[in-house]
Parts: sequence; structure tokens; C-alpha cells
Amino acid sequence: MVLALQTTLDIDQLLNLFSTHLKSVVPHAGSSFCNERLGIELSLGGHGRHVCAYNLELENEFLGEWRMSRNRRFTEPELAHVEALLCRLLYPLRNGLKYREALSYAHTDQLTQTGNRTALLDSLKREFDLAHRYQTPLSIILLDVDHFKSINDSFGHDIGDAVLRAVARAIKDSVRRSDILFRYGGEEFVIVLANTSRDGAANLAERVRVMVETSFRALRGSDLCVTLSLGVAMMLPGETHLDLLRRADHAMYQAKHGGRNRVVAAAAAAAAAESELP
Ligand SMILES: Nc1nc2c(ncn2[C@@H]2O[C@H](COP(=O)(O)OP(=O)(O)OP(=O)(O)O)[C@@H](O)[C@H]2O)c(=O)[nH]1
Repeated sequence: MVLALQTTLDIDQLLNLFSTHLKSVVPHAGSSFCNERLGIELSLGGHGRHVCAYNLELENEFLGEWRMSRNRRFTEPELAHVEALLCRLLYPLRNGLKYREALSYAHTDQLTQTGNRTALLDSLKREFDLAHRYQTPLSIILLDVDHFKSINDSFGHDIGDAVLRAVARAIKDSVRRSDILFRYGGEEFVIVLANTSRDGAANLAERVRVMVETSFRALRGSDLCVTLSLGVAMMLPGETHLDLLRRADHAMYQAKHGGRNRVVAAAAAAAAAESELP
């Protein structure tokens, strides 16, 4: 089994391999692994009345909690077996967790804790393929903070950074899932909306616009005025994910040219013109 565990750095695969082997040695209904810090929660199989749980640690580093359960009590020899096997899991598990952490770091914008450009392109491509396969609508919102240069110039770069963090926070609070927000560039963000029509995306964009405008206006004693220009586009037949991004970008520029602090939705058919909302 030790060799098998060394064949993968993927945590899900690793724990599946481990669980399959463990089941053949100590039969049980199901098991789970949890590492809160890395947001990993994996459940394999069912549940039982009797639970045994272990905090997995290696060289003073907490790796996570492993649980297994079944309806029959576990015997002492069985538990000794489980513990011996868990010891063999520790090094491969630590390698897998480090790999997972490195991957997540490489895909996260450290200032706003949103996905970065690489993560956006990966995610958009994936959602695009799914939308094609299941014939579901896919929309995106590309948004840009208005006059951000002058915020930096007037209030300083640290306040500029804080504004970007607050904008990301406000957007995350307005959307159903927080993992669909990406920082595309300096003061530009993209929201990827699976299974969402152009009108649905435009409504959400308007909600985000109002949310950001009002939350900064509520900051008393500050001249800080933060607004967004937002471009919305829905996937059209035959286009690529980069085409979609380009159309959303174009709609966002229309919003800038239209006076900023507004939403523009790209046309639902390629030839039609943009429409400004509401
Ligand atoms: N504080 C801070 N500033 C950034 C960051 N990334 C980019 N910027 C700044 O964002 C500013 C963007 O300015 P512009 O592209 O001129 O756009 P703008 O001032 O927002 O004007 P409009 O988009 O036309 O409304 C530049 O001054 C960049 O230096 C960042 O991570 N932190």
C-alpha cells in the first residue's frame, strides 16, 4: 500500500486509495477527512454508530482529522491496525497537502483573496465546456473601478489596496458563491455565472453596482467615492471563452464612455448593439 500512496499528490485520489485499502483490512461503513485551514472536507462512503477519530500530525504539523465509522464496535486489534496504516499515510498526505496549498497559492490573488487571472481562464474554459455540453446559458460580468488612479493619487496606494479588498468583499457578499469572483487585472474583476442568462447577469451586475456605490458612500467623514463600470456578456453559439471575455470588456468600455457607474450588457446576438441598463 505504501507504494500505491506514493503514486499521487492528489488528496482526493490519495484518500480514496487509502480508504479502499483500509476497508479491505478493517471493514467499515465510511470515512472522512477534514482540514479546515485548507478548506478540505472529504467524505467517503456512509456512516455508522461507532466512530473512531484521529488527529493526524507529522513533526508537530497538524495535517487534519481522519474519522471512520460503522455500526459494530471496533476491536482493539482492529484499531491497532488502523493506527499502523494511518502512520503510513502521513508522509504522502503531507506531500499532497503541500501540493494542494501550492496550487491554491498559484491561483489566488494575494491582495483580494480572489482567484487570479490564471484561475479565471481555467475556470471560464471549464464552465464553457460544461455549458456547451449541457446546453445551459453562461454569462460573465467584467467590472472596473472608476477613476481608480485618482483614488491612489489622492488617498495613497494603501487606501487604493484597501478599496480593492473592500470591492472584492462587497461583490462576494452580493453573489451566491464566492469562488466565482476573479481579479482579472489591476482594478478589474470578473464574475463567472454558470447557468445564468444575460438578463440574470445584468440584474446581478446592477445589484453589485448599487452595493459598492452605497457601501462606500456610507463611510462617513471620507471623500472617498467608489463606483464601478460593469460589462455583461452571455455566451453566444460558436464563440470561445476569450471571445466572451472580449465582448464583456467591450461592454465595460461602453459603460465607461457612457459616463461610468453603470451597467452595459452586450447584445444577445452578435450583430445587435449594446443596451444600457436599466
Ligand atoms: N493601489 C493599487 N493600485 C493599483 C493596483 N493595480 C493597479 N493599480 C492602479 O490602478 C490605476 C488604474 O488607472 P487607469 O487604468 O488609468 O484607470 P482609472 O483611473 O480607474 O480610470 P477609468 O478606468 O477610466 O475610470 C493605475 O494607477 C494603477 O497603478 C493595486 O494592486 N493596488
